Amino acid sequence: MKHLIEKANNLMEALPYIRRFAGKTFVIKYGGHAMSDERLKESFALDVIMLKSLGINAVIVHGGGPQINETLKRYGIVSEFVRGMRVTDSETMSVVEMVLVGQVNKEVVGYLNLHGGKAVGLCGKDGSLLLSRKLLQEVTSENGTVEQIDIGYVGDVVKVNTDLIKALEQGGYLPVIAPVGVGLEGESYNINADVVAGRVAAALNAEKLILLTDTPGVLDKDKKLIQKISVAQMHGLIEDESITGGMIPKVVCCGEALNDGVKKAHIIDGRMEHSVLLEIFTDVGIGTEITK
Ligand SMILES: Nc1ncnc2c1ncn2[C@@H]1O[C@H](COP(=O)(O)OP(=O)(O)O)[C@@H](O)[C@H]1O
Ligand SMILES: CC(=O)N[C@@H](CCC(=O)OP(=O)(O)O)C(=O)O
Repeated sequence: MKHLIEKANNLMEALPYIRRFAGKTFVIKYGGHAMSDERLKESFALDVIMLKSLGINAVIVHGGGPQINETLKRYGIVSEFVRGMRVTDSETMSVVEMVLVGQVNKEVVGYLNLHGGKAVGLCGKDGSLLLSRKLLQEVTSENGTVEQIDIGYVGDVVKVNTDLIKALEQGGYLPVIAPVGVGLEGESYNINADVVAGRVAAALNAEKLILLTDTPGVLDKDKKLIQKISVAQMHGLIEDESITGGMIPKVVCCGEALNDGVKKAHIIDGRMEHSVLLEIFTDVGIGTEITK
């Protein structure tokens, strides 16, 4: 009997959040590392279906870095990163597009639909969803000056076609976006999935931006989880190199999304089953919350 009451209490904990979030938009970035096994893929799909059932407009942006690495390796193509962004020549771009659009996107859509979703896979080229331009990556040289370097077909999002996303939502569909953008000449761009998620969240005025990754959240110098961090503190941690590599685009795009009107941004552990539900519907939440 006691455990049944406990179960009911657990369900009741979600009630204020269900009330608050019905009708709101959540952009969820599903990182390549969080797709590592079947159990996690199922649990993620079920969490998203649950959100949709509760009237939350979920928009998924997926990554696929590890999956791209695997295919590049098979083709014998060497790849390097500059501050979390993959240097992308035209050969690499073809592989990126093939893996993200042809493989990962369809797999994510497949899982969601298997569990009763109405997921529709898109990349930035579909309906000109992500109009993009070449990104020049900023690096600080040894003498402290900031330089912009060309890292190939890596893009930034200039404009998000929110009409397309809204039209899908109105039909009850669930947009699943691969981070490949389109330029003015129809050229493809490889865009970091965190950047796409941040830009999409800002364009939709989302209630929440949630990034799923392969760590408990943002860690400090002693590798301890930081539960809450402001944008200003976060820049300090990049400067003192507590935050490096792939975590840089993640925290930077959270900060930009918050400045552009997104209410809350979270970086959570995608390796934990039901991490999305735990973040949204429990009082404690998980991971790191980034505040303005
Ligand atoms: N301060 C930090 N806290 C947590 N992770 C960090 C930090 N600095 C660097 N990282 C690295 O960032 C990685 C997450 O970025 P990335 O590999 O691009 O993930 P994803 O594929 O989920 O986008 C972590 O696995 C970790 O190695
Ligand atoms: C420019 C750039 O770095 N693009 C990424 C796109 C995929 C991605 O972001 O995947 P994760 O979220 O799984 O890391 C890449 O080529 O790996």
